[in-house]
Amino acid sequence: MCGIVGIVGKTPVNQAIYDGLTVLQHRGQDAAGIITINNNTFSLRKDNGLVKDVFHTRHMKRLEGHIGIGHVRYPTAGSSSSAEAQPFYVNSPFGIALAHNGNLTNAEQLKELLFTQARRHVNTTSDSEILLNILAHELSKIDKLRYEAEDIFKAISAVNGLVSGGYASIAMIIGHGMLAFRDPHGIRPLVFGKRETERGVEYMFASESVALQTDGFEFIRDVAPGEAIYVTEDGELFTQMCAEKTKLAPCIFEFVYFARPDSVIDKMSVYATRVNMGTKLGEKIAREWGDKDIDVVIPIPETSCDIALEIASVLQLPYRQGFVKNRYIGRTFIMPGQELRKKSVRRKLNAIDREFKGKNVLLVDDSIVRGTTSAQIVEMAREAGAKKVYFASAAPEVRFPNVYGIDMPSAAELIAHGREVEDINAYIGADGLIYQSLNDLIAAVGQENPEVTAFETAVFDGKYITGDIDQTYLNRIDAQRNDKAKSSRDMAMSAGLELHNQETGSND
Ligand SMILES: O=P(O)(O)OC[C@H]1O[C@H](OP(=O)(O)OP(=O)(O)O)[C@H](O)[C@@H]1O
Ligand SMILES: NC(=O)CC[C@H](N)C(=O)O
Ligand SMILES: [Mg+2]
Repeated sequence: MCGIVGIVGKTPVNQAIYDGLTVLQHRGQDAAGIITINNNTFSLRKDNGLVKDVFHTRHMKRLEGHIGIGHVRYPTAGSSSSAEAQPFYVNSPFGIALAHNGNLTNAEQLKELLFTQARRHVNTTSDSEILLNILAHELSKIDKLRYEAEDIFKAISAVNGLVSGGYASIAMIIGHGMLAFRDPHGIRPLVFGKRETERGVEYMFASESVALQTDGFEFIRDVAPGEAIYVTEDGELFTQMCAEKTKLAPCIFEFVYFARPDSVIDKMSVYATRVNMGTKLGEKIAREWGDKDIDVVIPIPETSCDIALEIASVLQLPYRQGFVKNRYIGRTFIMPGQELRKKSVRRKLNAIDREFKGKNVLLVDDSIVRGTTSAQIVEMAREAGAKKVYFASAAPEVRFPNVYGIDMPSAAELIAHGREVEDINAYIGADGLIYQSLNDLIAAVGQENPEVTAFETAVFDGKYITGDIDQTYLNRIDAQRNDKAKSSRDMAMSAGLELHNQETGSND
């Protein structure tokens, strides 16, 4: 679930892109990158690490120009090598750079097409580099020295016809401008806004509205599914639908976990949807667990806090922050490798005994995916003296892999795969476990915008909205991307040659 930003400004954009990326850091902690255009030349800095570690003063100084894009990465394809950090760049036609959030489901076929029809080489295992080359190939069919907006939209329409999966993307073409496009289901979020300055209007695209706010841009609207928006270097804006069939079906997991609560996606406040999840789950607990003598509701920080507070209010029970979160440890779910994720839970969360001693506690989390957090948290609650430990999940059982930009490629790694609630309860060692139903989750999110009639919910019900996913495909990505396969590939990639971004200069 990467984060992307792009700005067509009237003054240098490096700092605003950096600031935008820092508020999207929760979407990707593995790598970060910024590319700008100045005097028809790209400047690129990208590497593994958090935004604050990747960009030093010497890099920021070199990221000159009034137009640029940025990316924070959470790998869902390829490897974790710094060579797969984004944005990516190709030199023809004109020079194009691209940042992508999502995951393509037909990357292998596209790579083959690039080789057989376009003679294009893709140097990494990243699906985003493939997306960039598909775009470049379609643009290269336009035999002009300067593209008009309609030429660019024609190329995007062709890209939408070829590519399948989830993609929210921002690209720049040297000598032209910036284009942003979203897949025909709008699986991944993308918004845009503007800022009036003395020198004229500046435009910004971002994964989440919170990045616009931070940079002082006024929210205009979400990019529509299948729509492309083109802003010239001079700040002229063009929009067009570039897909024949579109149907908004945003990823429901953005609301459960990924997005920041202060963002608004497709006119739905993420915060409000989480409060609604708490109401629905609180009502279910009241209905089904009337016999359970719960003393206190405790969230598992950070994402579940808004949900747990609402559950406590529905149940008329005290809400206590019984776990302290180490603010210097990031999100554990998006860390690479199960060993690191497992170790990080205890480094990240610690119990305050006083809130647990002799009490029957209801622990609330937004979701249980691999069970890494829940199993250890139940243990910690018991160590802290809890009498009984009940557990509630604001999302239903996660039983199926995700193929659109969440790194859950292997069903076997999901704790609810092939297990019923009692088995999961036994695995995490709780005295009782309750899940939100899928209908309630959909209602909780959907009630914030009745115009949205569908969500991408495959991790819960196995229904893949792009229609191209079968068991053979799932078996293949499982073999390629389960934790073991990923770590051996990462080892192999780290030994390879990286074709970007040579380090020079001092250490300031
Ligand atoms: O069952 P699991 O595989 O452990 O995954 C689910 C957990 O991971 C996430 O927390 P995370 O620590 O990533 O981030 P947060 O601080 O935003 O809650 C999520 O909020 C759950 O707590
Ligand atoms: N989480 C994402 O959006 C990942 C983008 C892309 N598939 C990558 O792995 O780099
Ligand atoms: Mg969490």
